[in-house]
Formats: sequence, C-alpha cells, structure tokens
Amino acid sequence: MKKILEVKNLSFDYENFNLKNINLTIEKGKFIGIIGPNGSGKSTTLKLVTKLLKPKSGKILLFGKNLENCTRTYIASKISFVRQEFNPVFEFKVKDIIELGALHRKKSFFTSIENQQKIKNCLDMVELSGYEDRYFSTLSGGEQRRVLIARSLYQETPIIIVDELAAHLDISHAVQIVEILKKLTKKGKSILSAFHNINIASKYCDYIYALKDGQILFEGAPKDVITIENIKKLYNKDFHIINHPKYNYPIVTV
Ligand SMILES: Nc1ncnc2c1ncn2[C@@H]1O[C@H](COP(=O)(O)OP(=O)(O)OP(=O)(O)O)[C@@H](O)[C@H]1O
Repeated sequence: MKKILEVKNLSFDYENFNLKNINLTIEKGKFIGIIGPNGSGKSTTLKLVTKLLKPKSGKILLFGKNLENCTRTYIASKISFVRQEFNPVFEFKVKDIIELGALHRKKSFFTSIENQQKIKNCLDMVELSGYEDRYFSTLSGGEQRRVLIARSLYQETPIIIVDELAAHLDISHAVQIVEILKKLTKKGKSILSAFHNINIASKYCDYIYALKDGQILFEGAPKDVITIENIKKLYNKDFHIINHPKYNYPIVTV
C-alpha cells in the first residue's frame, strides 16, 4: 500500500505537556482515527502534521517529501484540515469561506460558473443547499462545522484531516459526515480524524491510534484493539464492550 503521510519519532513540547515519539502512517484510501482522553495530544499531533506547529524532533513525510521543506501552497494542495476552532475575524458569507479553502488554485478574482457549481455541490453533500449567501457567523455550531467539511471537500485534496469529527454535530449529521468521508476513501482519499466518539471510530476507521499523555498507548484495527483492558488503561475507568449484533464491530458502553 502506498504511504502518503508518515510520521516518524515525532516529539513536541509545550511548557506543561510533551508529545513523545509518535509514529503513524497513513496509506492511500484509508480512514485513520486518533482517540484518547481530553488533553492527550490529539490536536497537537494534527497541528504538527499540518505544519501549524514545528516538531522538537522527528520527521514527517508528505508523499515522501520532508514536511519541513514543503511550501504552504504544496501542503494546501495535499491536505485539507478542519480544525476544532474556526473564528473568522471578518463577516464572511458561506460561499467565501468555502472558496478560501482552495485559494492555492484560484486563478482569477472572480468565481467561475464552474466553481460556483462546485460550491453548491459541496453544500448539497453536507445538506446545506441554498446556504451560499448566509453569513457564516449566523449559522449554528453544527451548520458551521458542516460548512467547514464542505470547504475541505471543495479543496479536493488527497488527504482530509478533521479535528474531532463529531464536534457540534447531532448523531445523524455526525454519521452523515463520516459516511461521506468513508465514501471518499473508496475513491482513494485518505482521512485522518480525531474522535471522542469511540463507537463511530470503531465502525468506520480502518485503523486507530490511541493517545494517552502524549504517547501512543495502543494502535491497530478497531476489532483488535478496542478491548476492555485497553479502554480501561486509556480512560482509567471500567467500561463494557459489546459486539454490534449486525455490523460486527466493538461498541464501548457504560
Ligand atoms: N498553545 C498551547 N500552549 C500550552 N499548552 C498547550 C497549548 N495547546 C495545548 N496545550 C496543552 O497540550 C495538551 C494536549 O492538548 P491537545 O489539544 O493536543 O489535546 P487533545 O487530545 O486534542 O484534547 P481534547 O480532547 O480536549 O481536544 C493539553 O494539556 C493542553 O493543555
């Protein structure tokens, strides 16, 4: 399988937190999840692989190129990143927010008819048809989140990274978004997402990394690693694990 993003022995320090020796690999067409308690280092890892933070040590290879030497434009052509927080300073319309995702390939000040149609299609995919001219700040948290997913679809990158996929989304929209992303993996895109909802990660991810205190505690296919022992170690709490009666994946329950 073709490795498109490789993280090797990555370390990073904040004053009171260290990310230690992270190794992870993303292959073409795979859905990769990162799980772990609050403050375990999920967002920090995602910010490092998108070059928003600079590692203390280690290496990140994007399509075999050292990320350190990749330009912002190159990275934007390969990775779209839906961050947890997004607070534009100006009043932008939804269509402008979406277009900003693909500035790296915009050739003219004006939006072509073709691109207007693409924006519409991306909004249709996240069930926000007709929202183009709404002001982003007037949308609900979940609607804003879906606009940001639409923006990453519009960016048309081979890798989509999402920090906390289900943030602000009701269960139906969370599943809708994860299913859109899963379908994209069938077309060869690769997804890396942080999840608080382990059961969604368990059903949809091909592989998960579990972070605790800035280190990978375990990794593997959900059916192999979502076990009572591992989940107890990860969250310091007892949970039950049952097998989904129809789809045959482990479900964590209280
Ligand atoms: N800018 C910063 N300066 C100092 N410490 C930070 C900064 N950002 C994050 N941290 C700390 O780094 C640790 C890891 O944070 P991170 O956001 O990566 O965790 P997370 O696993 O994404 O958490 P959550 O599930 O709550 O989103 C936390 O202890 C956090 O307080």
